[in-house]
Amino acid sequence: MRKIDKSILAKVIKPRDPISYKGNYGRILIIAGSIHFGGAAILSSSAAVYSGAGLVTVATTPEKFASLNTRIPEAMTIDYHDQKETLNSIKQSNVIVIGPGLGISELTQSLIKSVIENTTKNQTIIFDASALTEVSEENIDITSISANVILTPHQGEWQRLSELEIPDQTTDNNLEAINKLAPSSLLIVKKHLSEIYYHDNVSQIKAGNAGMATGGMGDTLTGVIAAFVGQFGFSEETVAAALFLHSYISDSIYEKSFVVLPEKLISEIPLAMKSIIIK
Ligand SMILES: NC(=O)C1=CN([C@@H]2O[C@H](COP(=O)(O)OP(=O)(O)OC[C@H]3O[C@@H](n4cnc5c(N)ncnc54)[C@H](OP(=O)(O)O)[C@@H]3O)[C@@H](O)[C@H]2O)[C@@H](O)CC1
Ligand SMILES: Nc1ncnc2c1ncn2[C@@H]1O[C@H](COP(=O)(O)OP(=O)(O)O)[C@@H](O)[C@H]1O
Ligand SMILES: [Mg+2]
Repeated sequence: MRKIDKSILAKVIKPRDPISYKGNYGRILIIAGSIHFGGAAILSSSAAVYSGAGLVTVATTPEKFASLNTRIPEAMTIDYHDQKETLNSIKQSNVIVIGPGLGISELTQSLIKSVIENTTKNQTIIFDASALTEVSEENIDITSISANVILTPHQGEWQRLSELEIPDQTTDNNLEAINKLAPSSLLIVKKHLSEIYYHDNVSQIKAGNAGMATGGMGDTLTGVIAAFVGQFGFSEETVAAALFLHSYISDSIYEKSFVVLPEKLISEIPLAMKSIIIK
């Protein structure tokens, strides 16, 4: 199993071209949040903005517009009940995150299907949280999606998708399961020392800590990954760098803090990214 260490960051995070504009750094759509899970949309979109995404739009329920605009004014909001507007945003985005805080509902299922049917090979979809749960519970076919696909289950979500009990989630079993479920996708199994499975490659990050075991930490990761793909393009290296940075910053917080709050992690992303290119 290949180990991912800090060197991945300098490979991916590059200085910006002075002659550039926000369109160069990715149009991200985050389909997230619901009446009981507003924070997931805030954390995912905040992480995307703070990780350098050019433009971030959140498709969510209108009850959450005010809190979103207050917490992350850089992000725009659309109503995911409005099919036309949501479809338009899906087609215009480079990266689409679907799932954090969405909840289990017919709406979630229809949003998943709309994203699958209306994306092309030049786009990337990140399935997380409720979207992963719906994929497993509704047997939604994700084997041949035109877009790049990234799945980010924790071990419980992966158990639902792979039908592998957590103790049986060995690298061989995980590889077999992902090659059956979605062969060309990139799988992250989130755990202590999270693993990446992509085209038969298996790698593991050498960072992360138990202070990260708090609600919202995975929602946050989706935003970091989305922003990295939006800026640096879809590749195993780009995703590995996002995954590593998320834990790397958490480790530095954990040196002095009993828990790693997602908002604290997010606030430290811009300086951490800058420190990689000024070394
Ligand atoms: N502020 C917000 O808006 C937040 C919104 N959130 C949103 O909540 C939605 C549900 O996401 P979720 O992960 O909380 O619940 P779910 O998918 O039902 O899985 C839990 C089940 O799996 C099991 N389990 C086994 N291993 C596990 C593991 N390693 N990690 C976790 N669970 C593990 C676990 O076992 P148990 O704990 O019961 O022993 C339990 O039975 C989703 O949309 C998410 O975005 C959250 O992000 C929080 C902050
Ligand atoms: N003990 C741990 N050691 C390292 N990383 C952890 C630990 N516990 C949780 N994490 C990380 O925290 C995140 C939790 O993701 P997830 O359960 O989806 O959170 P949420 O859905 O509440 O946002 C994952 O990235 C996981 O790797
Ligand atoms: Mg999660």
